[in-house]
Amino acid sequence: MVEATKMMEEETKLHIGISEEESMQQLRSKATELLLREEWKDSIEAYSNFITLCKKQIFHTHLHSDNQLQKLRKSLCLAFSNRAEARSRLREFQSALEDCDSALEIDGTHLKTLICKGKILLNLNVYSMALDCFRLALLDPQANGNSENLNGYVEKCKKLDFLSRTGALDLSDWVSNGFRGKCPELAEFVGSCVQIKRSEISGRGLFATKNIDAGTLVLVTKAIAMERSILGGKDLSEEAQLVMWKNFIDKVSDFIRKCHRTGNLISKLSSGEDEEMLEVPDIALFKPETGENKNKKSSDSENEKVDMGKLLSILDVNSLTEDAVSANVLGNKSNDFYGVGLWLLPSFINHSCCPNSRRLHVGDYLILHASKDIKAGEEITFAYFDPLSPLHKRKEMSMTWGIQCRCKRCKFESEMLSKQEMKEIEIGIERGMDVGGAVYKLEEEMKRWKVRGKEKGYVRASFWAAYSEVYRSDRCMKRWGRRIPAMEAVVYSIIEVMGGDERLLKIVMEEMKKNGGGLVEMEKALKLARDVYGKVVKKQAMRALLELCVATND
Ligand SMILES: C[S@@+](CC[C@H](N)C(=O)[O-])C[C@H]1O[C@@H](n2cnc3c(N)ncnc32)[C@H](O)[C@@H]1O
Repeated sequence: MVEATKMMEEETKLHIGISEEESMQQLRSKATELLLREEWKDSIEAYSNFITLCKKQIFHTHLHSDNQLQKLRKSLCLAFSNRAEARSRLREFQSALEDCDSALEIDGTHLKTLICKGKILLNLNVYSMALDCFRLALLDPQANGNSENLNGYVEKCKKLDFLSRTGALDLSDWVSNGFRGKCPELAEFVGSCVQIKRSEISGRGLFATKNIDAGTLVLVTKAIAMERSILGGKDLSEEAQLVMWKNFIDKVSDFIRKCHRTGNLISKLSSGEDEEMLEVPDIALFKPETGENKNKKSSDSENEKVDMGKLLSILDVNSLTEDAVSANVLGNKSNDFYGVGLWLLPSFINHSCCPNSRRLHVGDYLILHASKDIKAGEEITFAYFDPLSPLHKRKEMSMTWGIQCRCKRCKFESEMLSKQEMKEIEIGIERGMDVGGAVYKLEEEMKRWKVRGKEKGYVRASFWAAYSEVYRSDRCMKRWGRRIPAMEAVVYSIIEVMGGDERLLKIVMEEMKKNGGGLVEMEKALKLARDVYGKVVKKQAMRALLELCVATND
């Protein structure tokens, strides 16, 4: 029997030609050598050639004995697995995943491939499927030597899967430790409380499907690409900005080239034109558990190509900087980093001068929480530019975003500030008039014009710079303190309309320190801090953040 097989193999060699078999062997050795040398691109090419030859040989099955066929299939499986490894090192996750699936079609329990696929799925945030891969790999007797590592992956996947399903994120330990050590492991999460809908503000927007309490986590998502630069002085030089922007565009383009699915999602983002005509995508497309989407084979037909011109407009409209008024960067503040990035789902959030959400940035992750109570059906917004600034400044800033904000506050203030008395106050402040007097006059005018409730909050937010100057100046307070409302009343009327803000929290804390505030004041400050930083930081750790907030300069 053995003799017969040998004879068949010899005969086959004659048929397929010795050179083909030799060249296959050479190719395989070359590809393996390149892989070991970590020359990923060349090794991918060598494995691709090997795979083509190997498939061709398998196709001529009638020429082979069962034994030979099995050997060929084994080689093919290993070649797919190794090409997947090389591709994943180049972060070409989609094609690497396809290679893993081809290898697993041949051998469903191939250890190396299962580990490689698990790691890729982890990178794509498909935690439960990654967990399946690592668990299956652990069953392999050969995994013994590697079991510690594999168990580590299993635990990591379990933790991230739990986080992405529940959003039970807690940054407290890291915050309490002064952000020392590794930043906590974060997972993609999209709360069941949101959906994308057509917006009255413009195009599409993110909406609450149920009531959301202030501080509640809404979503956690990793940047498609991020670029950071270290600030030299206070601002980034023009040249540094250009370099940063170029690198950022290169990173996004590279990502699109490597991942068709992401390319498709990016092509759904607004380029700032004809927003009313844009389709409203299903939020499921952005959820980590929608694994089928991430694991789907890509084909050119389903890949809507994003041309460079359109991509530049998309990035112009949707890129966010970490260091914005609506955001707090946790962890790397001391390094003076300035970061720009593209986050998919947050790109559907419109601007409001009375925003109801804020973001935290931890590494490449954006964490969004409600900065005040949001009612079911309400649109979720954050501020693209400073809502604690006067109408004319907001108008200027909105121009740079290509926006003409028509929110309730802007409409009201346009009417209110067109009154002669209001104009005089504005001009007076600009020309260095006594701010205490200006605030007094403003409050009196509001009484006269019967400005009440939220509208009072709008006006006070616009003149916040003047109010804060008065409250911080002992001299001013001595003169005007009795004639203007107490700081707390003003702060809370502003918070009512535009949610938590770090600067409002800071002045409350400063006042508390000055007056040696008690438990009640501390509870109030903690509640306000929850609106600013979200419930991902628990009470004890929040106290550390409050200290930090008071210590930082405006
Ligand atoms: C990041 S996108 C927000 C989502 C966008 N509405 C969409 O449909 O994809 C930013 C763009 O939305 C529009 N937009 C956002 N906030 C706005 C506002 N308050 N007023 C008018 N347009 C706004 C502007 O066209 C802006 O360039």
